[in-house]
Amino acid sequence: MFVDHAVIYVKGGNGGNGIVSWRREKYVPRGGPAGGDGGRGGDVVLVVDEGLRTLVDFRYQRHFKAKSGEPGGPANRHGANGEDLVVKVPPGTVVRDRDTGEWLGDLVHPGDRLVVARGGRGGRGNAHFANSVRKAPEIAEKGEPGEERTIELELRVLADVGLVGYPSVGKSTLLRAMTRAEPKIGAYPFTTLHPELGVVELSEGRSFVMADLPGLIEGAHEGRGLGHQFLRHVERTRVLVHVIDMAAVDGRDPVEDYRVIEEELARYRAELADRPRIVAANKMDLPDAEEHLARFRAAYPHLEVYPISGVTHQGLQPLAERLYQLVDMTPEPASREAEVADATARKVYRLAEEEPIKIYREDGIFVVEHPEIEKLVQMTNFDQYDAVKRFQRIMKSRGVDDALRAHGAQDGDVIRIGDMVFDFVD
Ligand SMILES: Nc1nc2c(ncn2[C@@H]2O[C@H](COP(=O)(O)OP(=O)(O)OP(=O)(O)O)[C@@H](O)[C@H]2O)c(=O)[nH]1
Ligand SMILES: [Mg+2]
Repeated sequence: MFVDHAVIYVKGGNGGNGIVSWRREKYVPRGGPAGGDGGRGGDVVLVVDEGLRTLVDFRYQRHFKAKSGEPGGPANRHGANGEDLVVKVPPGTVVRDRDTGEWLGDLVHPGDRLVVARGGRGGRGNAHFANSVRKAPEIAEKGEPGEERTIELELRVLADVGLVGYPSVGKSTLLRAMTRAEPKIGAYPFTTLHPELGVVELSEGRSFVMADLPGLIEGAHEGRGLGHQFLRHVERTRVLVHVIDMAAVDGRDPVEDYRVIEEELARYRAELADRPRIVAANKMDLPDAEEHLARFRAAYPHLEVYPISGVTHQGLQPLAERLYQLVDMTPEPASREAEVADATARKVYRLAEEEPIKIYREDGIFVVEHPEIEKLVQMTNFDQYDAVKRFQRIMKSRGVDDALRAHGAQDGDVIRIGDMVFDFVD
C-alpha cells in the first residue's frame, strides 16, 4: 500500500564528555590541565533518494538516532565525532515539526538535504578552563544532548499532469492506456486510494509525468471522501485533466459533474481555478456518449474538449501531444515559494523573542524553567568542585538567584532545574 504521510522521532547524537586530565612530565607530580574535548554528536539528515516513491518504509522504522560523540582523551586528545545518520526520503517530501507545526523544509530534488536533529556539541575538557588565576581546574563539561523532535513527513506527488474527476469516470484506465503504470481498476467508487504515477512518452524523447488521483465527490473540500488527503496532491500539478464519463454510466449528468468537481477544486484552493486544464470526454466507445458530448459542448463552449476512450485508445495521441505542449509552457505552481516565504517570516519572528526565565512553586519546591539553563545543568558535572563553582557563578550572573529570591526562596529551600534538585543557600 502507498503511504503518503508518516510521523517519526529523530534524535541527534549526544556530544561526548570533556575530561579532566593532567599532563604527565618526568619528575613533575602534577602537570598542567590536558583533558581533551568530547566529539560532536552526529546529525540526523534527510536526503532525497530518486529511487523512492513512497513513505512506506517509515511504517516499520519510526525511530532514528544518530551516533554520540566519543569522550575526550588525555593529552588534549579530541574525542571522535559521532557519525551522521542519513535517512532517505522520496522527492516531494514536506517536513514539519509535529508539535509546533513549524515548517522545516521541502525536499524536492534528488540530493536535497535537510538536518532535522542536530547533534550536541562535545563538552570541553579541563584544558579549556585554565587561566592565570586557576591553573589546575578540576572542571570539564559534559557533552551537550542531541536535539530531539517528532517530525511529520508528507509526500506531495510531483506530477506534471493530474487526472481529476468523479469516481469511476475512467482515470485509472486512462493512466494505464497512456503509460506503463499499472493502477488498480474497478467498477466501484474509490477504487484508487492513493495517487499513482506514470510517465507518458512521446516521440523524440519528450515525456511528462501523469498522476491518477482518487475520485472526488461533492464536499471533498471539507474533507468528505478522501478530501484533503487527495486534494493536496493536486496542488503541485501544472496541468489538470478533468475526466468526464460522457456515457453517464453511473446515471449522473456529465454537465453537472463538471460543475460540481470544478467547484470543489476552487473551494479547496482558489488558485486551482486558474490552473490550465482540459477536458477528457471519456467512454466515447459507449452508446449515448455522442449525444451527451454535443450537450456538454453547448453548455461549455469555452472549454477545450478531447473525445477519447481509455478502452479502445481512440483520441489518446492528440490528447498526449496537447498535454505536453501545456506542461512545457506552464511554470511550476507557486504554492511552494509562498510556503517558503511564510516559514521564513515565522522564523525571524521567533528569533526576535527573548525567552524569559520561568519560576513557579510545585509541592513546596521552586522549579526553574529555561532551555539554556536546563542545558547548562545537563552539561555540568557536579562531582567536580570547580564545575560547581562555575555553575554558581553563571546562575548569579544570569539573574536566576535574584529571581528566586524575588519569588520568596530562602535558605534551605529546594530548587529543581530539569532533573536536578539543589538546595538554595543564600
Ligand atoms: N466502455 C468504457 N469503459 C471504461 C472506459 N474507461 C474506463 N472504463 C470502465 O469504467 C470503470 C471505472 O474505471 P476506472 O479507471 O477504475 O475509474 P477511476 O476514475 O479510476 O475510478 P476511481 O479510482 O474510483 O476514482 C471500469 O470498469 C473501467 O473498465 C472507457 O473509455 N470505455
Ligand atoms: Mg482510479
